[in-house]
Amino acid sequence: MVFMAKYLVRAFSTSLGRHSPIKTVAIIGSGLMGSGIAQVAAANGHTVTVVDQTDEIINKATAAIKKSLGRVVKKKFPDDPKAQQTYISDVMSHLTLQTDAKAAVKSADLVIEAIVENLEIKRKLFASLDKAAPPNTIFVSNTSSIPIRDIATATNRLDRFGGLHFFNPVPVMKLVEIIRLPETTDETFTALESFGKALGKKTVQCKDTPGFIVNRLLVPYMLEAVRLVERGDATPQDIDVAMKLGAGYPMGPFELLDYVGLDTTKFIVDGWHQRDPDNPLYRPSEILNKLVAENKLGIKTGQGFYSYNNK
Ligand SMILES: CCCCCCCCCCCCC[C@H](O)CC(=O)SCCNC(=O)CCNC(=O)[C@H](O)C(C)(C)COP(=O)(O)OP(=O)(O)OC[C@H]1O[C@@H](n2cnc3c(N)ncnc32)[C@H](O)[C@@H]1OP(=O)(O)O
Ligand SMILES: NC(=O)c1ccc[n+]([C@@H]2O[C@H](COP(=O)([O-])OP(=O)(O)OC[C@H]3O[C@@H](n4cnc5c(N)ncnc54)[C@H](O)[C@@H]3O)[C@@H](O)[C@H]2O)c1
Repeated sequence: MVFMAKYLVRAFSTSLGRHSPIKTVAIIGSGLMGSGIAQVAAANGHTVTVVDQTDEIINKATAAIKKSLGRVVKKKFPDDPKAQQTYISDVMSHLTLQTDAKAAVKSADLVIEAIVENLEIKRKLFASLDKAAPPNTIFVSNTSSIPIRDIATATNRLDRFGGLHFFNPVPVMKLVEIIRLPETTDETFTALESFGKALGKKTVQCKDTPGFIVNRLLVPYMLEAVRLVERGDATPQDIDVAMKLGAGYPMGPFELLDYVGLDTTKFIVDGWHQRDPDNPLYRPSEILNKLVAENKLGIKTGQGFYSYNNK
């Protein structure tokens, strides 16, 4: 009986995914998140165009996607280099990377924004995409920390606007949060839900509340970790060991900050401080500001709280 129920749930979710109305996807931003989302969307049969600012950035993103696919195929087709190569070529054939955002959105069912965590830059982008995309195209932001409404009001399509919050690394992390505005229609929400499922993710729904679900709980934890170091109570190394071995986290908070990117982290904290200036938890961090000023942004630049130059 339990087996039958599980079978039916699985069959239903798979069929939801297969009937996703979203086939063609434009992703703006090809960094950590944009490239990961693009990879997973292409691997699940979507036609994907990824946009970034320069050819140099696009080339880096292409290399990152191929590297990540290399890890996927080793698991999927162990000891079969031909099948590995065929899979990578097939996924790459669903992907185009380029620099023209307006052209990319012209035939897109869904536009996913994954650019720098800055409200004004996101609003400017969406205002221009709103004019270029067909009226039925759904827009979402992958923002970690900015209210979706603040971004969405740059457009005239609040009914076809939402948040799709993916987690890093996208090919591995199983969750997508779907953020719904009061204006987001049921049709838009259902399309986003079936898109998430088509990508093999578990979806959860949340209102447009600060941090949504995961970051509402994760950000204060990470902030407290930084405050422990600032007070001289413990080192980043010991805190990381403690949280991995004592709390079972796959990464300690400082390893995770380096993984997320300290530039993105600073944008998140500064934004929350601006929105809630009296909350002492969000006050600027000297340690973080110094690392960012020195371009020590974590794994992406080879140095953050830890050094990655020999890895
Ligand atoms: C005052 C200032 C204070 C600042 C505080 C403010 C804080 C703000 C920070 C909030 C940031 C929010 C960001 C965002 O909005 C939300 C997020 O995304 S939060 C991040 C969520 N992610 C995590 O928590 C990741 C935790 N880590 C892990 O799960 C694992 O460590 C790992 C990353 C999966 C790596 O696992 P390991 O075992 O260590 O390493 P392996 O290399 O062996 O990998 C395991 C397994 O995964 C496969 N894999 C890993 N990476 C990729 C990839 N990019 N592509 C494809 N596959 C990948 C790898 O092949 C392994 O597979 P296996 O061999 O096991 O089958
Ligand atoms: N890093 C994470 O762990 C993580 C997790 C979930 C969500 N997010 C969110 O996803 C978004 C992207 O984060 P990221 O870590 O991928 O950042 P990133 O810095 O790795 O990549 C951002 C990319 O956007 C590009 N870009 C900036 N402005 C652009 C524009 N106007 N047009 C086209 N491309 C532009 C940049 O060139 C860069 O390649 C942010 O909103 C962030 O908060 C990040």
